[in-house]
Amino acid sequence: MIKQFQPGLENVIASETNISYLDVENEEIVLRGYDLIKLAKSVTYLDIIGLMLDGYLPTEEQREDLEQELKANYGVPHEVITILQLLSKQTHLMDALRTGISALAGYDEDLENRTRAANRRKAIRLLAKVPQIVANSYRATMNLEPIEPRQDLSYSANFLYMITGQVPTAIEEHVFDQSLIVYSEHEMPNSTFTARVIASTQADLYGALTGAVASLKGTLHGGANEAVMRMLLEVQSEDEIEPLIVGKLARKERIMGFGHRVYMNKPDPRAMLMKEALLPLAEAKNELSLYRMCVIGEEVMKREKGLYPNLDYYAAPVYYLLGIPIDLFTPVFLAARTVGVSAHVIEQHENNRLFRPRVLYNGPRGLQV
Ligand SMILES: CC(=O)SCCNC(=O)CCNC(=O)[C@H](O)C(C)(C)COP(=O)(O)OP(=O)(O)OC[C@H]1O[C@@H](n2cnc3c(N)ncnc32)[C@H](O)[C@@H]1OP(=O)(O)O
Ligand SMILES: O=C([O-])CC(=O)C(=O)O
Repeated sequence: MIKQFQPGLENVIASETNISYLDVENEEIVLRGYDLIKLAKSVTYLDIIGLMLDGYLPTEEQREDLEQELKANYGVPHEVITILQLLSKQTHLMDALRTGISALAGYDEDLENRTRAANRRKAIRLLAKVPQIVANSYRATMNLEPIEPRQDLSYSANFLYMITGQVPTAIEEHVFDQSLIVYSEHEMPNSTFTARVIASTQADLYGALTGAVASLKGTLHGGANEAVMRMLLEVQSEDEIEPLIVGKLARKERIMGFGHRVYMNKPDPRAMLMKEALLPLAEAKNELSLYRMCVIGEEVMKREKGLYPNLDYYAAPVYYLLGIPIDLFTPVFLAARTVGVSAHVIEQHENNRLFRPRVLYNGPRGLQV
């Protein structure tokens, strides 16, 4: 038995995979052989769905078929929408999403079939329906009528439309699509690990994804993007961001959107791409001071702690300028990650070994009743 204990399983190899790998040394996120950042600059999220689920980038014809397949699966059972409406108005939207995905399981005819083909069909259904659950969970808390997906818009444009109620401009659609790509997959974060652990019992994709939602809610993981935006909104002007961060650090508070278990003291390439995307968006929206504030925050954290921003730091202002309500930032992250989690569950089911580690027991022995 391996007796070494590694807190937080830091640097422990938990799985073999063909899906993705963080090559920190070369600052590359490898996605089925491609560089994620190059993909984000040249393909769309639809292509990433094909790459993740089928293992290769689709041809134009295959992409069209994939789009049709997704659109044919649009629409959430009205009972599931009703469940969202019946939840307490105080429900955290990640909890609403978790509930909605869990409820969807009962409508999937392939639920107990774990073949690759059946798992792929489930993944497509989830990718078609999760954005509608995300948008309608928010609308339910706001007492707004449920919104239906639009077949005439692209996958990403429709997702953003359902959230904001407005058809996005070309630049908004492009930036949102890029954000979905950079959020789509990231090797073995806590949420993906959670999903693989669940799937390793032969549990289904819905259960595994529901577990991933619960994991992603935490502020040390996906919940950070919402926390970043709330922090940025604490200040009124560019001069206030430095004292805010320095004050928080003096009180030993963590600054959300900085640091990363794997990147450690290297930049997260995805954050840099979102920073690039933020500038033209901020210009178009006349919000350059938000961009400058973020850059100052980045410089202060580098100087004070030697820490770099992670994806959540720059995704947050991007989502804010796209008109996405802050409470939906983490649900959108999960919607984008649905494809990565699905690929991992498919892989786990295809080459399964039950996760069942051991412990280093530090408790008492020999107590008498
Ligand atoms: C897309 C994503 O999910 S990315 C992650 C999003 N989460 C966040 O942005 C939350 C803020 N960041 C963090 O809390 C951490 O950097 C984590 C959880 C992401 C990674 O943490 P770990 O690998 O466990 O690093 P650990 O917590 O051991 O931190 C190492 C040191 O850096 C410091 N540190 C790390 N991140 C931060 C931060 N954001 N703010 C201030 N200090 C930090 C810690 O205090 C610690 O310092 P010390 O050694 O002086 O005590
Ligand atoms: O990799 C991680 O631990 C967290 C992260 O950045 C992600 O899930 O995108």
